Amino acid sequence: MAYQGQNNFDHRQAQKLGVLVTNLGTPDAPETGALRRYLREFLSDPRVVEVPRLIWFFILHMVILVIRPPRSAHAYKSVWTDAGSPLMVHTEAQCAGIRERLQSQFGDDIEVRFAMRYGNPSIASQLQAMEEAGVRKLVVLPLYPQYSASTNASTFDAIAKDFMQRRWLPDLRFISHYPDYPPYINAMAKHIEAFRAEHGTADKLIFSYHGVPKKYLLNGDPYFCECHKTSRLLAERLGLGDDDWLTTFQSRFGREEWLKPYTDHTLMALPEQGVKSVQVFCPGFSSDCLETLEEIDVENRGYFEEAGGESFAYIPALNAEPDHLDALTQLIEENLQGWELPENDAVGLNERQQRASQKGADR
Ligand SMILES: C=CC1=C(C)c2cc3[nH]c(cc4nc(cc5[nH]c(cc1n2)c(C)c5CCC(=O)O)C(CCC(=O)O)=C4C)c(C)c3C=C
Ligand SMILES: [Fe+2]
Ligand SMILES: [Fe+2]
Repeated sequence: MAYQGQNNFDHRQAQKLGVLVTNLGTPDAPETGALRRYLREFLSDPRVVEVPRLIWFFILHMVILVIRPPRSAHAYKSVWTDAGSPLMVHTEAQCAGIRERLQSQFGDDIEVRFAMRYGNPSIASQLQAMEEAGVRKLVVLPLYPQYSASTNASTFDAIAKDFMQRRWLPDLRFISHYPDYPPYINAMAKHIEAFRAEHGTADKLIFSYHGVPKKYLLNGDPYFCECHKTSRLLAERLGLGDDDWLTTFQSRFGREEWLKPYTDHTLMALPEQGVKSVQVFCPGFSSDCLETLEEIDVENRGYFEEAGGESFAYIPALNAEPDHLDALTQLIEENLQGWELPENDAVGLNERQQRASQKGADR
């Protein structure tokens, strides 16, 4: 019996695996209007700003969205490239690198896309594209290694909100964090070692993470502890002594207390303590963005030098470095395990991977 218009999913179409890599998002242009749209969406998220909604609505619309967009647009202009916002450019390159690696194993049986939590391309638009491509099993990887409700849980919220509109949900695996994943720690260590082999070392290596309000920690958010865990593993892997490194928190917003020690205050105080040269690396930022390129490499460099610091070096984020992409691909592959290939292909994932590595060995 034929049913008219039941749904438009073609059951004969290959049922694919899907990978959605996400990041925070960035304005569409370094202009006041684009900043206002971006900040309105971002700062309206109750996972980001945990202030009672009615009070926050008035503060956001009457103060923040009046004062901040022109100021932020000015800062974004200083890092914007011909290809666009650094965060967008790096996320696109990361996605392309991960896609290439996964398709070398799974061919067209896997669909790899990226989406932004705020702004474009939106999570909803990319989930729609996944459904249309026939994705029935989906891995989501937010590019925030350390779990925070303000980022990772907020990404899950956006997926869940989209799924509420859909009838036929794919199987879902959500990689909620990877602060101690050995290939990630190794990729960072090799990257820092390569930088230090070229530029030498400094009196202190500072691991600076984006902050969150201190009350989020007190209410149970594991972010602070996960940042410290990443730093400790990285320092151990680099063979650093206790006095060689520090963990700090940057990017404060508003007047309440945020996680300490603050990166800016630390850099202002270090020269007086005899620390004249520093290198700053930001393990929580998968990509360079406004917060690393402008806030660290320009603003915080200034604080250190004004306080008497002699040498300041920012060590770039991992971005689309091969070791980083290998680590992220491995993390995704581990989360694809056990998911058999589509019904119309009797070959399982493990067998497919063995065949692919055999092909590599034959080359
Ligand atoms: C208001 C509170 C904010 C919280 C909490 C917060 C958490 C948080 N953010 C990141 C990563 C990034 N944040 C970026 C920019 C940015 N962050 C906030 C505010 C909070 N972030 C603002 C207002 C902005 C916009 C810039 C500005 O106007 O100052 C970025 C860079 C985006 C880009 O386009 O380059 C990243 C990345 C994490 C990881 C995090 C919690 C752990
Ligand atoms: Fe932020
Ligand atoms: Fe900032």
